[in-house]
Amino acid sequence: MAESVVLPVIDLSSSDRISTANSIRQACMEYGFFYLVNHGVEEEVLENVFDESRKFFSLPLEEKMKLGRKDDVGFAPIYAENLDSSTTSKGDLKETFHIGPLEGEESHLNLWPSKEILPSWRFLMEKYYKKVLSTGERLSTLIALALNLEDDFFKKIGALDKPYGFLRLLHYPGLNAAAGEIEEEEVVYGASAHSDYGMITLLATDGVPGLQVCKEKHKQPRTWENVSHVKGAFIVNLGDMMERWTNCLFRSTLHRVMPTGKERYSMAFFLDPNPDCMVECLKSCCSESSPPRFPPIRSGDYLRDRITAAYSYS
Ligand SMILES: O=C(O)CCC(=O)C(=O)O
Ligand SMILES: [Fe+2]
Repeated sequence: MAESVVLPVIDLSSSDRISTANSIRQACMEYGFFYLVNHGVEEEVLENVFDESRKFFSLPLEEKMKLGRKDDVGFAPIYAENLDSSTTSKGDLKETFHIGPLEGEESHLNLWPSKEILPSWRFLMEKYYKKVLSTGERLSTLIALALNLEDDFFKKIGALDKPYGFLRLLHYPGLNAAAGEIEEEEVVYGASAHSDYGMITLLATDGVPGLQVCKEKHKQPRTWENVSHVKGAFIVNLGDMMERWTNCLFRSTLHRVMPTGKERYSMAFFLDPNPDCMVECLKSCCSESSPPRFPPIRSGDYLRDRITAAYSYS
């Protein structure tokens, strides 16, 4: 049985920004994960969005496939993605729906269920998207302070000047839904082991367990710890581009979702750097004795490679 990890709690509403930034620095160095409370997204909004998400995933598969994944947005059925492309598993036991940027040239790519079927869906998703984006932007200023940078650093370097976020609704159907399809000795993951690709992820969960973290990703065998749900809190984790910026000072922690047999819903918001932003080691995070561990990359190219790998494993 996996133990539970006790993650730090960060209060986004605290007026003491320096002390909050210090707590974030500690959390990002030690865990790469923390709970975010008083984040400005009302519980009622979260509940409504979970309700709408449930409604969408309970539509017949043919209906959902009308909005099948294209240009990184829309619906992907179970087994479409394998987050751990090093495994030979037939894919993750989850279905997802992605909503991309609401503004700018990519906004028209978004796919929406018809108003006749789900009348409030688009309105509520857009409302939630805007709120969680604003929370992520506020958090990014504290993360900059936590790195001893000016609070608008990520805006200034072109990472967050034009918001580039993806809202991903997730549904883990529960084992019964897939019973009969799964061979007896097959290992099935809800979401197989991975680290996120971007900058910051803000995750809302529904209280059904399953999420686990592995703090030492380079150590074998891997030790997994359960992450508990905290009502009303976001679970925040850092992605690989943050790890690259900070030369591994801040962790992009490996995580996965194990099936418990129970149906589970979650919503991840990935705040990524703008595609044209070059992600390279921050000056304060390298020295002669600690040179950059990663070459500079263009955010859009890096994201493209990672997404392609996760959807083309089979
Ligand atoms: O559903 C969860 O709790 C985690 C999902 C996740 O890690 C992801 O979508 O990247
Ligand atoms: Fe993830």
